[in-house]
Amino acid sequence: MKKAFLILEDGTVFEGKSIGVDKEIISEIVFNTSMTGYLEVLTDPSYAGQAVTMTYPLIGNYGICYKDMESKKGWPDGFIVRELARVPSNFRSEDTVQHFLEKNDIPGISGIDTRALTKILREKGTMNGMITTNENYNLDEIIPKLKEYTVTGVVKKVSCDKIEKYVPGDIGSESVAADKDVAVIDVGTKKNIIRCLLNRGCNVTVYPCDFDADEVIASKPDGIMITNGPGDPAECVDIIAQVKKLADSNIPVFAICLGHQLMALAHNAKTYKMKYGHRGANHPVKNLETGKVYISSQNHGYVVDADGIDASVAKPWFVNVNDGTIEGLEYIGKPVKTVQFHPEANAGPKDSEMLFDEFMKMIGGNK
Ligand SMILES: NC(=O)CC[C@H](N)C(=O)O
Repeated sequence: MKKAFLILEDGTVFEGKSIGVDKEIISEIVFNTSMTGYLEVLTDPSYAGQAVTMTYPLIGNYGICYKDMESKKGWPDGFIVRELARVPSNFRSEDTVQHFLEKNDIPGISGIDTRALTKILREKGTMNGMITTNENYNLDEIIPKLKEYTVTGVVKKVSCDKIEKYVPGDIGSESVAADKDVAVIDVGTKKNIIRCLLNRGCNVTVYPCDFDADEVIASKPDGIMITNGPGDPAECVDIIAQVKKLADSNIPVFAICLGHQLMALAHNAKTYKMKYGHRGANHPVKNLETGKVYISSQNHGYVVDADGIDASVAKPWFVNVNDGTIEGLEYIGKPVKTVQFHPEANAGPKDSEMLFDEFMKMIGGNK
């Protein structure tokens, strides 16, 4: 296998082997601590504009099961692993990670100490980096390029380009009778958000990120769901203006991750970039009403600033038990609830999937 190099903005260089396609990329380097679920990570649109390091040392051992994809393709700019299993062993497996990366035009590097890399990212914070197979790389040229690189325009890249409709039974959901209509605002949705709604008897209409709120409201959905998605939430100025209209429509809204951040920004709160984010399948979040702690799946680099939330507008619903950051908000006087973590899991624990049931109760109340 060809040599590959991961070069970080601070000048650190890791030497490993090239995996996936042989292509040079510059990207934001982030890490995910999940022990399983690499295909869900690779197909989560929220990773667009980032290269993901898996801290679990063996990746690819149970192969690729296409049904487990969370969207139509792989999104990260690059994939960084300690060891890539050459021969998957799993009765469901249809492919290898190497072939998946090739098919999705994703370059990567294996054979590096991903735990050492993670320690650097935890100490210094998320950094930009380059993956290259060029052995004659020149740090003096590369480091300034890495420093000036920023991720923009990624929501548009991952969102659907026209309205899509789903009914129960679609995308592997249960064929239950549908008695509700939910509008999903796709700012980078994972399939399981749609599936969780279908399983609960919702017909789902998915709108692209350049949706018109008046059109969504005029279609009289019972509820509105705003999804996860990539990039800096504060960049989505046009979407935030539309989200404000949805929030004021009196139609129940439930929002996840990027959706949660956009809703907060629509109410004059602020978001900021965390030092190294939360990406993994074991983040504890506490419901402030019940005191109950749930283990959640997470993937975010930005967070809503707790200090900027006006108590007359919203109150904290969940907090992160590790660092105290806001993990959910309930809006005052509006049927709007939002969470920073992923109740749809995939990959990760399903402990908080009952939040979709709570959303169904909010919708029922609207009828
Ligand atoms: N999964 C998400 O929706 C991520 C939201 C946002 N892009 C962040 O990194 O914070």
